Amino acid sequence: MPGLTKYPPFPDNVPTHPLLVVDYELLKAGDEAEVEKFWTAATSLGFWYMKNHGADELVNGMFEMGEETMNLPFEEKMKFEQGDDGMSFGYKAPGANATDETGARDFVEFINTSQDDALAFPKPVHRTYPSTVNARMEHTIRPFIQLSAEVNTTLMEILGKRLGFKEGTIAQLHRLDETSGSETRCIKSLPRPEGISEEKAALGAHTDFGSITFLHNRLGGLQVMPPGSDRWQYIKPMAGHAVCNLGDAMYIFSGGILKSNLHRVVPAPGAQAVLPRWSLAMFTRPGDSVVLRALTEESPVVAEAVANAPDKSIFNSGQTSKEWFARRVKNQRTKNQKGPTTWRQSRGTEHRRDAA
Ligand SMILES: O=C(O)CCC(=O)C(=O)O
Ligand SMILES: [Fe+2]
Repeated sequence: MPGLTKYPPFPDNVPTHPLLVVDYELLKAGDEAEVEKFWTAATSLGFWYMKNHGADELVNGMFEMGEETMNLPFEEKMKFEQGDDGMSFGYKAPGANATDETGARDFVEFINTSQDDALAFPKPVHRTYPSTVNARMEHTIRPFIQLSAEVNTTLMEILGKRLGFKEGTIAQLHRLDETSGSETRCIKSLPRPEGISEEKAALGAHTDFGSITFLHNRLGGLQVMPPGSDRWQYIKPMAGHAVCNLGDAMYIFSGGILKSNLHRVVPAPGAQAVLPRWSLAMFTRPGDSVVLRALTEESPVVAEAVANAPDKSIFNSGQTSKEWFARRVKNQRTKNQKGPTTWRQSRGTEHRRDAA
């Protein structure tokens, strides 16, 4: 499937949310109108399409790695399962995560590779991986992570500049030489199992845990709930366009000026529903030691936003990036569910009034 070039069309009779399209080449060249459009996207929904990012070939290789990995025998994959202690690197079996407070299980599987492990390969920093990952680590995964990290940091620095931060402020929080939760994830979601409703989430409603996500998908299924709406709307996949979105760390650093919106994944709609759905994300997250708090001393604009915020508690989380991330991952695991309290402990900023 990842190798296919033709897919059944995305249906035109489902609710779809349009996104602004930003051109990465124009952004890098400092084109003012493009930067303005990007700022609008980042401060409204926090999602945008991005073209001219240069990652397409590596993305295809990553999907091949994902397919090779998912085709391994289940017992082999389980040797590399991420476990229940709050680490998200490695394989995640279908059903290993809860999707809501009732403990309903997800039905996607993923293979996550840590940025640190890919950069230091063959020396493990966090863990080891299946043979299919190791085989492509140097030719596919490491270059994909390096390119994605550069794209993500470039995008965040542009936003940091608009917020009034000194150059390098955001990049410093995401250094490649500090260990972090940054990782790439290839997700496989089988066609909707018999008896499961179309509305049932394959991946539950969430805001992203880290700073920024560079996402590539072929089939529909990703949905957002735009601010002020109570309806889920699809994001239509567009060939050659990544879907990018901001996570909670950028929301917190910016005092809520930059948005991390609620989203989820449901089975692909319409004629696409019969195919397995693949997606690939690169999650850039702050360095492990970075405290998640609004950068009020670095920017008067951020200071003012926090001063005017009705609920300031989220802007001083009291947690490092490592603690925040481990808490969310651990409390989402099916094995750790002890009712709604565990689920609540897995949450980031989903409860925010403007998140949904
Ligand atoms: O598969 C997708 O389209 C999105 C996945 C996602 O939201 C995530 O892994 O955080
Ligand atoms: Fe997400």
